[in-house]
Amino acid sequence: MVSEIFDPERWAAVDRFDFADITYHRSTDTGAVRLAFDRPEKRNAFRPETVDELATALDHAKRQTDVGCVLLTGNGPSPKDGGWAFCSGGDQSIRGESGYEYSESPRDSNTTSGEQSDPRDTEASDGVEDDAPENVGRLHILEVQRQIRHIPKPVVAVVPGWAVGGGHSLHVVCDLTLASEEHAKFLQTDPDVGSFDGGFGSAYLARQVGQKKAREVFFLGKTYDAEEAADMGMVNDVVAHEDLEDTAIEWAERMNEKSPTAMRMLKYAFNLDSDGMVGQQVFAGEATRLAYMTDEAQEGRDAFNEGRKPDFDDVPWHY
Ligand SMILES: CC(C)(COP(=O)(O)OP(=O)(O)OC[C@H]1O[C@@H](n2cnc3c(N)ncnc32)[C@H](O)[C@@H]1OP(=O)(O)O)[C@@H](O)C(=O)NCCC(=O)NCCSC(=O)CCC(=O)c1ccccc1C(=O)O
Repeated sequence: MVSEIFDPERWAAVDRFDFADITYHRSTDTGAVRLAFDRPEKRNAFRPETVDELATALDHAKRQTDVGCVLLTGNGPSPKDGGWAFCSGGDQSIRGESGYEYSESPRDSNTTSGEQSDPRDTEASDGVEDDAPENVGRLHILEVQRQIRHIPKPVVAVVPGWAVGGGHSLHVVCDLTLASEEHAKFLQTDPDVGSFDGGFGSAYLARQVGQKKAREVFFLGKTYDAEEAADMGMVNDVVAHEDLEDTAIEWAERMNEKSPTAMRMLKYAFNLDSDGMVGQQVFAGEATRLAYMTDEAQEGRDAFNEGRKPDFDDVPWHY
């Protein structure tokens, strides 16, 4: 069983990867993938291996041009006590002095060769010696946050239980959040364990719920149920637990009916004012891609390749 509320009729496993800490499925109904934390006995806490697998799956999902939506969730319930979780953040039991430690040398979770680069190298390099990663604590969930921000399609946090610490930050960074009425609970414990997400987890949360509420979330560490989180503005909708995943697929189907280009540009437009120059770069990069598709840009390319001056005489100065 993948998860008690997972419908095996609606998903096919993406079996090209050898994942241990997450599951990865492709919808049989619509262009959507389902990535799920699969450590329910630990409330789906992530360790470095989990983060590597998430990064690999997100990078793969990004490249699927027939996939318009990513659902990020947590499998459950825990076989130990029946508890549900989206994700409870960094696994505190393997936290070392400088970050979260690999249990052994990182496995290469990508079983294919050639096509895909190591996603740990695709975002801002941290200078860590890759030949000895087991010696260095990792905080690379932040790279996954940036992947979620930059993947050119909506990512929905589908929250069946606890979203805590770094798991709370992940739901914050997702484009939409759908929560289980009965079991979803939202809690920030970062400052209880000496951690602080000073980026999206706090500052972007403040844009969603306002400064006073965001400070309350971190400074008082209250637990909010799904309805309270929706009232605050950090959850889009609350549905019965048994309907959670079907509703998530409905959302994916709905989004997949829309123009992919419009959806991509909207996502990057929404990101722009909180992503600064990087947001501008990502948005502008997509604008450049669209411009490349025009006759005008192709005339510029052809003129250079043919060693002549470009002829833009027939190109209108649109207004
Ligand atoms: C999640 C709880 C509130 C759930 O409480 P409850 O339902 O009562 O269950 P428990 O009995 O407590 O837990 C069941 C079982 O799971 C184990 N467990 C739960 N969470 C973790 C965890 N995070 N790490 C390891 N193990 C966990 C627990 O020990 C139990 O095991 P048994 O063997 O059955 O006893 C509650 O469990 C809880 O509060 N958990 C801790 C939450 C937490 O503090 N998370 C870490 C926050 S810090 C963080 O996530 C940093 C992330 C990061 O990398 C980062 C770095 C730099 C900048 C930003 C970030 C970022 O935040 O992203």
